[in-house]
Amino acid sequence: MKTCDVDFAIVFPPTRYTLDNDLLTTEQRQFYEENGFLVIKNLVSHKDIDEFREVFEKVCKKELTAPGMVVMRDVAIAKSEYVPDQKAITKVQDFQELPGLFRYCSLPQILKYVECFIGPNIMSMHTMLINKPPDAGKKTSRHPMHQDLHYFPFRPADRIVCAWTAMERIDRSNGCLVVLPGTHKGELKQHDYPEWEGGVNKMYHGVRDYDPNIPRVHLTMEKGDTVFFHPILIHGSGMNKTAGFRKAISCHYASSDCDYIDVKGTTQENIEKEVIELALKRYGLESEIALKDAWMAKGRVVQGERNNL
Ligand SMILES: CCCC(=O)SCCNC(=O)CCNC(=O)[C@H](O)C(C)(C)COP(=O)(O)OP(=O)(O)OC[C@H]1O[C@@H](n2cnc3c(N)ncnc32)[C@H](O)[C@@H]1OP(=O)(O)O
Ligand SMILES: Nc1ncnc2c1ncn2[C@@H]1O[C@H](COP(=O)(O)OP(=O)(O)OP(=O)(O)O)[C@@H](O)[C@H]1O
Ligand SMILES: O=C(O)CCC(=O)C(=O)O
Ligand SMILES: [Fe+2]
Ligand SMILES: [Mg+2]
Repeated sequence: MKTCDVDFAIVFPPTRYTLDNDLLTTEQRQFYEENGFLVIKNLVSHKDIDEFREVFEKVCKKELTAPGMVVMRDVAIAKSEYVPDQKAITKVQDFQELPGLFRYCSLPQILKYVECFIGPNIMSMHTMLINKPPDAGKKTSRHPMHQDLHYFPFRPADRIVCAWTAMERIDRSNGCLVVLPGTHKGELKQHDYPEWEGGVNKMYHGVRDYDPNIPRVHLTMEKGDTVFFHPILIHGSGMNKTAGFRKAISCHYASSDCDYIDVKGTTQENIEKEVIELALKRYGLESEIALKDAWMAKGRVVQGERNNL
């Protein structure tokens, strides 16, 4: 049901994190404004998810690959000998050139929601399929509490949103997302590697000084449920205590009207340094110009026009 614009203006407090739209209910809009995330049940069909799973399995078996795609193993087994198929793989990142997975980022039902947060000119900037392995006993399957904006050299933050879809039932037993509601209203914080005895995955930086009194909310989700969340929202994910590989697929979108920023002298300098070192190792890229170029090269317009990014 569409709310009349006049009524809307009267009943609704000022908005910052959402844009005027015909899709979100007043309650949903208020929820995102207040909490920085919104779960939409059953948004992606089981058929689509099963297809993404098949493509992922082919990637693990090296039957499929694509330029720029990063296939990452869990730190607990990174130095062990070859482990076949998906048992080795913790995450596939940057699959913008792999149509069988990238189709997720263009699903019209997802883009309809994304537009409510960032407007009509939508670019996919960062893509991941996370295959959280059964914990090898060192708790390395956890993802420390963090803010995704730490990784992104573009602004404004309010015109960036993540869509994260559960590819199966995900709850506390296999390591669901854990969020600190309302933290999207804060600032981007200093991130460092957590001091975990068992080791920590490459680039899994965490926030050290978040307020321990903010209640943690564990998001239990069914296959196909999708959460949209703000890049300053503090979140992480727990340990996978099951024998299965917990799967989720995600895309970070930004408005193409965002601008690149220079992260020199900011808390983001440490991640920039790691990214540059890696790029140097992998592609022989050197300057920070190249860092911006790398984002420009992996960003894809999925709706509207390409402006700044
Ligand atoms: C909103 C965004 C949030 C995020 O994305 S957070 C996480 C972002 N993380 C990333 O972007 C990291 C992506 N991963 C990668 O780039 C690669 O997988 C990585 C870690 C460089 C490994 O590259 P590979 O090509 O697989 O190289 P390799 O097997 O020959 O190993 C090279 C050296 O890396 C080490 N390694 C591999 N996987 C690791 C892991 N998971 N954690 C920590 N270290 C890891 C490996 O032991 C090896 O080390 P060494 O050189 O022998 O000392
Ligand atoms: N001791 C810890 N130090 C820092 N971060 C932690 C610690 N324990 C958990 N976390 C982080 O907090 C978030 C949620 O953890 P949570 O406690 O829900 O999961 P868990 O410890 O793996 O399992 P459990 O459900 O048994 O508590 C995750 O991001 C996790 O990485
Ligand atoms: O465990 C997950 O799927 C969440 C990962 C995450 O937050 C991230 O990669 O930024
Ligand atoms: Fe994240
Ligand atoms: Mg715990």
